[in-house]
Amino acid sequence: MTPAARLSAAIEVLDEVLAGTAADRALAAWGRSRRFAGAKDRAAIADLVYDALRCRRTLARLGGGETGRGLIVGLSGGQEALFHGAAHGPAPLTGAERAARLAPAGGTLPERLDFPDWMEAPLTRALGAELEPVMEALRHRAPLDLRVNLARATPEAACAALAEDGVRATPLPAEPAALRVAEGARALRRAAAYLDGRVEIQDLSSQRVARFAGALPGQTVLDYCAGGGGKTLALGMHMQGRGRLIAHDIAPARMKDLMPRATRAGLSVETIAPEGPGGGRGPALGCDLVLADAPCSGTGAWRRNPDAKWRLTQADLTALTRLQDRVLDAAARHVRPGGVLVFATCSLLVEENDDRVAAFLQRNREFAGGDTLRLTPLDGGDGFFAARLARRPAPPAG
Ligand SMILES: C[S@@+](CC[C@H](N)C(=O)[O-])C[C@H]1O[C@@H](n2cnc3c(N)ncnc32)[C@H](O)[C@@H]1O
Repeated sequence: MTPAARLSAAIEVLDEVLAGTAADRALAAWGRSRRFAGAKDRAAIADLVYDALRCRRTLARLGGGETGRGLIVGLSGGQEALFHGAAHGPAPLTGAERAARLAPAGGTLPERLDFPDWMEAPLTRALGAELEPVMEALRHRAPLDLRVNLARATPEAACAALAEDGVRATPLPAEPAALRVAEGARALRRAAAYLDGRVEIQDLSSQRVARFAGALPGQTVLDYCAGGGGKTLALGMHMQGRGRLIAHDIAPARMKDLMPRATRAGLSVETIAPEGPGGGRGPALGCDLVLADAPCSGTGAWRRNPDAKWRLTQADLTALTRLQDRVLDAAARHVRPGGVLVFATCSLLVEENDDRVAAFLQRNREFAGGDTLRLTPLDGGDGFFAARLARRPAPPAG
């Protein structure tokens, strides 16, 4: 496909997204009906779509309207020559579109920093003076980070192996196992170190949360919201393969790749049947550590999933906080006396973080609050929150 044809494709996909289809679905549907498009075309179109969504309000202003075409006109800045109307390219720019690109910048903070108006209050509550730099960071692409499986390789050896396959990565000082890919991201999935489990794709902040959880060799550890299992595997690495590592998710299909990935990483992981939205009724598992990486607004990861920032409503946020309360209570049941519950979200919002911890401690008097970890994209990875909640030891017998 020509660069101009890719722009036309992105316009089409964005129109679907603006009409309400999730971006990943709209891209997949476009790809299914255009078998002629190669992997590079699809990746380039996806980049255009996500770049446009990250800066949706700014681009709508620069492109003369909140339509697929408006966003792509805004995004393509100086590349006016691509709007030639021939060979599947988009139609030439109109006078109004040319004028829009020259209009002076300005507007409210949410307009300038590309987030919905109603989010200004909760984000200000959460971020205070960091609101502007954090929202600015969320307007840009996320880096690609890897976790070295320290049981199988040192960071230096992993970097050397990746380099042989065309992936240049460098260690990140903030986390002993973390690497950041500087070049060759598209070659990663064919690199030997990735295929044999020496490295996993995992954001720096997710790795920091897994370390913060504090799993130790020999413990019984439950990852209650395991999802794809990224943190399960990181917990297993900290356990050095010793102890009992259990994964649970209400939607077990999400864990489908966990077993092959665990095998590749040299770890053994048990999965348990889903407990349902109200938690389990069977015997509690008596774990030393339970991680509840709860469903959330994903505000800390908006640069990876910019679609989410335009979809989230106040009603969704309220529903998520109720779900987080239920997940915390259900997960807490499996913590042994003297054990630890770690609550984590990739949200920046106080409503989903500190407020949930405070409400949990009110409901569950046998737990006490402890350390917290708060990360924003200014720390280098996604925004994340984690809190350690210690269950009081059982009173001495007699
Ligand atoms: C933030 S994601 C987990 C991401 C995962 N820990 C990782 O590191 O890749 C939250 C997960 O919680 C699961 N979930 C939602 N409601 C749940 C519930 N009531 N009990 C357990 N898991 C739940 C979702 O299916 C989803 O996979």
